[in-house]
Amino acid sequence: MIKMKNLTLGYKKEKILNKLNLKIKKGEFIGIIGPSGAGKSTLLMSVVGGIKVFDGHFEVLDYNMENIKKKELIKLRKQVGIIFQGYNLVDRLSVLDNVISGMLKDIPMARAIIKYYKEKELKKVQKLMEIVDIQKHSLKRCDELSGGQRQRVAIARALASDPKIILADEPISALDQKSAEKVMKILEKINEDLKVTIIANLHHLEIANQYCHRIIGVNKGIIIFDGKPSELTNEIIEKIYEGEASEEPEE
Ligand SMILES: Nc1ncnc2c1ncn2[C@@H]1O[C@H](COP(=O)(O)OP(=O)(O)OP(=O)(O)O)[C@@H](O)[C@H]1O
Repeated sequence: MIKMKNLTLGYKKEKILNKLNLKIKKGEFIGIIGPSGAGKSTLLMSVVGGIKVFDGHFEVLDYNMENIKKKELIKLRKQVGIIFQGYNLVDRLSVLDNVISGMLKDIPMARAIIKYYKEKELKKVQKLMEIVDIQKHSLKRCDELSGGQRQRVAIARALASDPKIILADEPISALDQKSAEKVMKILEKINEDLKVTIIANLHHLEIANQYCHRIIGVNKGIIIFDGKPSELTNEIIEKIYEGEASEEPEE
């Protein structure tokens, strides 16, 4: 579902990621690790376009990303859910309204404004809230929730559009360990039960090893490692984090 062949990516005139060769299949759970500035976010966000392709071949869900047209990009983006470190929810709206907003492409805007939702839509939102275990708080405003609860709402909202891929950009960086584990377990369950491909940028090496089936290690715009967590040796880990200023990779 994602193919990169000798792909060079970046911004305007600056090349950030060089000669990437990756194939990502349906149902994978991938963790991208590496030091700050390595290019992890650039790699992740390239999946929804907006990152310049300098050279090479790049395909996402059968769309050729090299010269993708705006109309096709809109279609592609509807099939990809994104979760951010900062949640990106509408704080003054309820959990239910935030989750249902993820379905808005299917709901005419006027109905969304007056909050007139169909039975079928409400049933789906209910199910999504159960998947992320937030149903108890469905009518609470999002600014009344903890960080972990907000991230779970963000996951339910991302799922509302039935995505084929979920991109998670440091989904647990702002959370305490217990909340982080709950979020990772939910992502694991979504990956297993719904067969959604998940690609996550993770700062915590231990968490990446525990939950992801495949690890991609990036340093200075180059893929240093691509394999199973069990194949990561101390030597490889040192190489991935080489140059990171006196920071422990786990923290
Ligand atoms: N919008 C942008 N325009 C130009 N350069 C950018 C832009 N976003 C990121 N960069 C540059 O691209 C490089 C890689 O950044 P990126 O955010 O992909 O790294 P990262 O590994 O995700 O880092 P972090 O872990 O700190 O988030 C950095 O040198 C950064 O300054």
